[in-house]
Amino acid sequence: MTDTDIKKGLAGVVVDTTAISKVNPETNSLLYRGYPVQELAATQPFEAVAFLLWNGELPTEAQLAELRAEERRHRALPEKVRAAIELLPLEAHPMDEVRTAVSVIGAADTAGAASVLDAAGSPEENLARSVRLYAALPAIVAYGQRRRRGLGIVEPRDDLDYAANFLWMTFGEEADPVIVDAFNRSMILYAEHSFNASTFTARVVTSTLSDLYSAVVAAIGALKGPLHGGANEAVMHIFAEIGSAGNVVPWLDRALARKRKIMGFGHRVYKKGDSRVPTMQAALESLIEHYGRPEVGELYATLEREFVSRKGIYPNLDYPSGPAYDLIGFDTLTFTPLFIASRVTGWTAHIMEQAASNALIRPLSAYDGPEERHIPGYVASAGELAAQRREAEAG
Ligand SMILES: CC(=O)SCCNC(=O)CCNC(=O)[C@H](O)C(C)(C)COP(=O)(O)OP(=O)(O)OC[C@H]1O[C@@H](n2cnc3c(N)ncnc32)[C@H](O)[C@@H]1OP(=O)(O)O
Ligand SMILES: O=C([O-])CC(=O)C(=O)O
Repeated sequence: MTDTDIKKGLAGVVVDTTAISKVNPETNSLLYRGYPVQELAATQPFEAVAFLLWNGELPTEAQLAELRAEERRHRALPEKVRAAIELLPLEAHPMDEVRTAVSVIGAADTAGAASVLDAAGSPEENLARSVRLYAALPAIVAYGQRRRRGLGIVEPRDDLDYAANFLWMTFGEEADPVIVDAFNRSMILYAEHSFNASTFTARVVTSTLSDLYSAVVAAIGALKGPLHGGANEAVMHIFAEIGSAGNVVPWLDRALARKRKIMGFGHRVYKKGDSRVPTMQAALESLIEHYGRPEVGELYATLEREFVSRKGIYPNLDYPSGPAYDLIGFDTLTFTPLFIASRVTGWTAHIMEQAASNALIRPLSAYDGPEERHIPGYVASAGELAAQRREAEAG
């Protein structure tokens, strides 16, 4: 094996097929099951997109009603999960909190511990588990933020759809339709993105015939890092450091001189811009107008202009969604958990796809450690010597 055979970070390596989404950096497009994500964001509720990712087709009215009824049945915070969250320190990172919550749900679903190929891990059972997990996550994320603010649980409302109810459980007041619409769009845009690091993690875990919850827990761990989902949180830290549009140039000069990575920019696959950014940027602009916060737009546009003109590296989805979530009133630490609530749909679709056509994911490595060496004074046993002789004879 030569160095040129090694694809560090698996860059450019195609490891399998998927029918769930198509990321095309050449045409700057993203399709979920064939539909452009922009069209879905403009016309569909998040529930319909979740259905599409899981089932391959958009739901009929009856199917959407059925999914919504099931989601409503499971949207309250499960008691075991509340108790587990309350054992955690208030300073625990919300991503660790949500990861723990999913682990608790998994351990409590004793049939769910079965491998993805057992009867209890059948596609039907796993689809039902995926729906229940997607239904429970908003309550987990909302309660996390409220707990850190010293507030109690807000019970879900049956008369509200997914996005409106998520905002209700977080803030305890009914959100304006402009906010619900922007939030719904962000959930759709975050839902799926082929073999990104967290989805691939979920597929690796599934490939060992582990269970769906273990795969989701592992995916949450991968999403937490600032090179992946954690970037939406990191964007807000950068905005706070810069303060206002007038400070962008000196801040960027210093940051680039120190070779800092500017979070919310760059992408492994898109080199000419992220297909989702224009849609999310429009949602951000609607929020800026709604809240009367033009200075946010000025800072956003100035940093983008300056960074792109110097480095030719474009914003990714986390760049507009960070300030959008901030305007809505989410704590910065809650941003990546919001990504989980959306991406759990894509992850679980991939878990089911991997299980349906499985091959253990196990790449090779090129060894570059010390040459073979021996423990001084070690004498091989007769059995070991015989085995070595047999190996040598076999060539
Ligand atoms: C929803 C999502 O997960 S989208 C991704 C969210 N992540 C971020 O926003 C984090 C910031 N961005 C990055 O770190 C990178 O662009 C990644 C990790 C997303 C993609 O990385 P890769 O494809 O591995 O590219 P890599 O990191 O090697 O970058 C190539 C070059 O561009 C530079 N570069 C890439 N992104 C940035 C950035 N945001 N700021 C500064 N320089 C950057 C790198 O330093 C590197 O420069 P070099 O060749 O001089 O060493
Ligand atoms: O595709 C990637 O590498 C990261 C990304 O944008 C996502 O997961 O949404």
